[in-house]
Amino acid sequence: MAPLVLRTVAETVAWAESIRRSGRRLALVPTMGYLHEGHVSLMREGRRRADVVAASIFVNPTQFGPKEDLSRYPRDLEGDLAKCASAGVEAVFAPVPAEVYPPGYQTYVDVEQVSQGLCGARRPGHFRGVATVVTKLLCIFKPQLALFGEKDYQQLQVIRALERDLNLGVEIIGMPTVREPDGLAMSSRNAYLSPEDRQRALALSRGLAAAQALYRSGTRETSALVGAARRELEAAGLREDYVELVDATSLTPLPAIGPGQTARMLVAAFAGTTRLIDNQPIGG
Ligand SMILES: Nc1ncnc2c1ncn2[C@@H]1O[C@H](COP(=O)(O)OP(=O)(O)OP(=O)(O)O)[C@@H](O)[C@H]1O
Ligand SMILES: CC(C)(CO)[C@@H](O)C(=O)[O-]
Ligand code: BAL
Repeated sequence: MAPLVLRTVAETVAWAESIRRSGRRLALVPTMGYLHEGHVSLMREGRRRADVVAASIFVNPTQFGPKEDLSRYPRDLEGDLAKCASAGVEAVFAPVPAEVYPPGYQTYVDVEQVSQGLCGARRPGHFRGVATVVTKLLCIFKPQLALFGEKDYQQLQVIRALERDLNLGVEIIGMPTVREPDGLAMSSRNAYLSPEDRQRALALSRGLAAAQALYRSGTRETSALVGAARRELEAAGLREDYVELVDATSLTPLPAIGPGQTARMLVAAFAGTTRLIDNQPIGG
């Protein structure tokens, strides 16, 4: 069935309240639209864990820097609604920016520690925008659970922190990255890639796999593990934004992987003008 399309905060609050009053568990999947199988996996898991799934489709202006791709971010509301319908989403909140940030808007959420470094350092203000809009969405829907992808790994840690620090009482579920058959992490921004850059972009997942293979062969030093990933980016002609090995929860940089340490490698690189990110655990 086609999802109910909610355009205003007031009707969304009322809809969510009616779900709560009926005693049903609500799951929320926040997105920026141009949906792909990664988004759909979150929606299906939401259906499995709750009685009702809602999604939001909102290209959030406050998380884009002045030189970033806000105006050309891909959009396809009609196609997105069809995908939501087939994933069993009951309602979609698709507001215009002035509905979320009306005149006089002045409140922002800053998650101070895990927002630093990595994408936070390269995209100043990005996580402030993400944290603000996610907090608002959780306040509007008051869902029992909300699902996010590990593809945006730092974002997931930011959201876990804001939920905990602000006592929002929402279960935050992190879901594995859905990949194309050749390993490229699905992303709405893959739509920007020329066929040549699409091919080059495979170096992100290949680099992470090379680092993991080196770990398996006994290497524990960050410089060598990061070097293995970097070599793949360079060989493919991608411009590195960062390659870092960090503690999987605090996101602090690690000089080496110690015994029992959960480490994660995060990478960001430009294929042409398109900035892509990927990450995976290193260890085990
Ligand atoms: N490949 C993926 N696998 C699993 N979840 C994903 C994947 N890609 C995105 N998500 C998750 O979907 C949610 C909405 O993300 P968003 O709409 O920004 O999509 P995106 O494909 O990440 O777009 P972008 O190109 O902006 O990175 C986020 O929680 C994000 O982590
Ligand atoms: C979580 C989110 C929907 C907030 O705008 C966005 O950052 C995204 O799509 O990952
Ligand atoms: N998927 C994360 C949203 C962004 O890059 O702005």
